Amino acid sequence: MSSLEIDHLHKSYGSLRALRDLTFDVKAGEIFGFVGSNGAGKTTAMRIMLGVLAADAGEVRWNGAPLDLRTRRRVGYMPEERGLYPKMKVGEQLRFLAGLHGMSPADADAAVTRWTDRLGVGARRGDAVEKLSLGNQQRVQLAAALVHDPDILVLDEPFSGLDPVAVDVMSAVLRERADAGVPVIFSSHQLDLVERLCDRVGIVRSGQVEALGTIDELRRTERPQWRLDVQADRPDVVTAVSAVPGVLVAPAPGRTQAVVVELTDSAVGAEQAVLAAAMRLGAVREFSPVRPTLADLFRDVVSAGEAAGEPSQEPAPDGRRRRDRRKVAA
Ligand SMILES: Nc1ncnc2c1ncn2[C@@H]1O[C@H](COP(=O)(O)OP(=O)(O)OP(=O)(O)O)[C@@H](O)[C@H]1O
Repeated sequence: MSSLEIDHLHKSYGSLRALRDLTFDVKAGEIFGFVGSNGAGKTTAMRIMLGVLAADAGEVRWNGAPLDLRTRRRVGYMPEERGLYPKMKVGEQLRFLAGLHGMSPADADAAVTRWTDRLGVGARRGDAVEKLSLGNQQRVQLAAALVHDPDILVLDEPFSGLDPVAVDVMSAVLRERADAGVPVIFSSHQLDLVERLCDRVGIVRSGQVEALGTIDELRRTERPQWRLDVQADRPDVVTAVSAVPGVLVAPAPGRTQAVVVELTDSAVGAEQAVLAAAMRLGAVREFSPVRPTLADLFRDVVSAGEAAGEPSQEPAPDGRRRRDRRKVAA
């Protein structure tokens, strides 16, 4: 199957190592979420994918061949710093960009009309870009990435600053392009959105991919946790459940009587024993698996870096208990 391969990229800015052996791939037809703390190296990697920045070592390949000038013209790129000419009219600008990608004037015209309409800025084709709100400028920026019907989409923070309707339109467009066989990679700090939209996710920390896979695969790298709520005093519950070998018990977050029970490697499958111990104390109101969100998984990757002595690149976690990772898919 064809894919965009990011193969062992290294990049330094002076003494700062921005990318260290960054490796992953984005398959044709999938939406890949590229997430990481501020300064983790996402923009650097995306610029290298497009060829506006050279790697010190490593390679980006499409369908097995290094990306050359011809293939790069087939990439739709949305840069983080945005790249529109403020004084130029929206339609004129998009037609110009389509021309740079080799489209005929008639094809460019049709594509500009189609994409500006689709992205809700059709009525603004005759306006200078600077007259548009930031969110609408961003819609135009996405139109610029799509207008030449690219074979690959590389989008740096495409959702930042968009209203919920624009987020829905943008999400639908990305899914549609992926369904048409395009590999789509985008960076974002909106982890709920990434979780909802992406087929696979790569979490990058300090220039390296620390976790890679579907959200479900990433969840399986965590120790199982169960939320337990019993009509009994919490100390009783903690004592009773802690007696099950290999089980760790902690208060559940928030103002609640519940506890979170974590099953260590030696307690795999011990949830029935935990439940039985709890039921001896009284009626169990709730016993349910805790499914970590992408935000939880992300926090774990960041805090694992802090524990390893790497500087924090992100605000401190919000006081939630750290979940121990058993292994990391990379
Ligand atoms: N042109 C540059 N010169 C020097 N250092 C740079 C340059 N561009 C980026 N860096 C540094 O390289 C590291 C990676 O930056 P990059 O912009 O790739 O991170 P990012 O993951 O995209 O961050 P953000 O989420 O904040 O956009 C950072 O420490 C940044 O300060």
